[in-house]
Order: sequence, then C-alpha cells, then structure tokens
Amino acid sequence: MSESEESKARVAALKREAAIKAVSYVEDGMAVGLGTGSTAKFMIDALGERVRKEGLRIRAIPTSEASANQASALSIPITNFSDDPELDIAIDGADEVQAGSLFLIKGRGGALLREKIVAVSARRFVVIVDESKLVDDLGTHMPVPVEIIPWGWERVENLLCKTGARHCQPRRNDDGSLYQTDNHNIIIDCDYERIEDPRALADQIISITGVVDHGLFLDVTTEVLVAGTGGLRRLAL
Ligand SMILES: O=C[C@H](O)[C@H](O)[C@H](O)COP(=O)(O)O
Repeated sequence: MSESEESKARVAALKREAAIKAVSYVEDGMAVGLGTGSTAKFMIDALGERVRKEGLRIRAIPTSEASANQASALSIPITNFSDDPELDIAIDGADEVQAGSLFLIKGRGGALLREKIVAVSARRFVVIVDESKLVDDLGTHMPVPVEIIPWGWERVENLLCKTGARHCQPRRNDDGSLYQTDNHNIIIDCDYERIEDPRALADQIISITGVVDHGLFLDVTTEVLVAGTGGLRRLAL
C-alpha cells in the first residue's frame, strides 16, 4: 500500500468510528435524518446493519438521491415531512467544524440544501467528522458553497463576489458543464480564506435574490463526534 493509500485508509477508519458511535444513539421507533457524503455513507451502512441484525425499527429522511438509494438498498424505511414533521435525530458529516461554536461549512458533495432542511427539523443534530475537519476559523480550507437558481446565475455570482470572497466560481462537472444539485439548482463556491463573522456573512449571502441557501450551518449543531488518532471526542456547547 502506498503512503497516500495508507493515509486514505486511516481517515476512512476514523470516519467510520465516528459514524458507528453516532448510530449507537439511534433507538427503536425514531425518525432519523440521513446525511450525505463519505462519512454519512459509513453511518447509513451501520444503520442498515442494525436494521438487518437487530430488527431496529426506524423511519428515515435522506438528504440526497445517493443517500436515498443507499438507504433503500439496505431496507431502511423512508418517511417524509408529512408523516414525520420533526425528526428525533439527524446525523451528517461536515467539511469544516469550528470547535468553539460548532459552526460548520457543509456542501462539498452538493447536498447542502436538503441537509440543512433535515438538520433544522431534527431535535438532535449530530455531526460526525475525522479530526482533519476541525478549524479555528471557518473558510480556512473550504469555500462556502452557495446553492442558487440557474436562471441569471452570472448576476448572482457577481453579487456573491462582493461579499468579501477572494474567488467565486460556479461548480462544474469534469466535462465543463455546470454541476447541478438534486434540486436542479447550481452551486457557486465562494472562497473567503478566513471568515471573521459567519453570522454577518450568512445574512449577507441569504439576502441576495436568487440564492436558495448556503453551506454555513450556524446554531444548528447539537454535538460533534470527532474521531482522531487519540480516540473519539464529543464536542457540545
Ligand atoms: O454535500 C455534502 C455534505 O455536506 C457532506 O456531508 C460533506 O461534504 C462532508 O463529506 P465527507 O464526509 O465526504 O467529508
């Protein structure tokens, strides 16, 4: 195994550890929000295993088509907001976590809008990460993804550039075409280098007409499970 393969395997093992711990919070009869991404994928696998082996009875709302397909393949029953307007728990990964505030950047996988709807609908929102996701200031490693409607996107991109971003660019597929979310919108990735005031920035972004939502998740996280080489830590306010 090459050095980079080894490091990938180490990170995957950490993600899995956090995911398995979060799944231990799920109890019989719960309505559960299922996140998206590589860490959430471990979580859905672990949940599926509990459904299969223990006969755990849950209902789930997935945050993407990919997570919905994975859940269905594992025979996890899917519900909706009509039957379950409030979720008992939602579990999801993150791209950056500011440890002191539990503020997050999410949406590298394009699922930020459904993820936010699910997170704010949950009584308990548990974030699962490996320790590389912890930052002192949001924006250090990741741009903020902003989901916008496709029509007139260049205008919205211009306005987003005026919110203090170093660069703003539409997310594209490998063939150069615009990336499309599950909601048929597009994403502008805005790089701020370091976000001094996440609340002020969130207000500024959401006030632009054409913006649907953004990847700043503020005041929504109940706890973060961080898996690192020194073990698993739980961060809560
Ligand atoms: O849109 C994607 C989500 O916000 C993911 O939860 C986030 O990008 C973290 O993904 P991963 O667990 O693959 O690092």
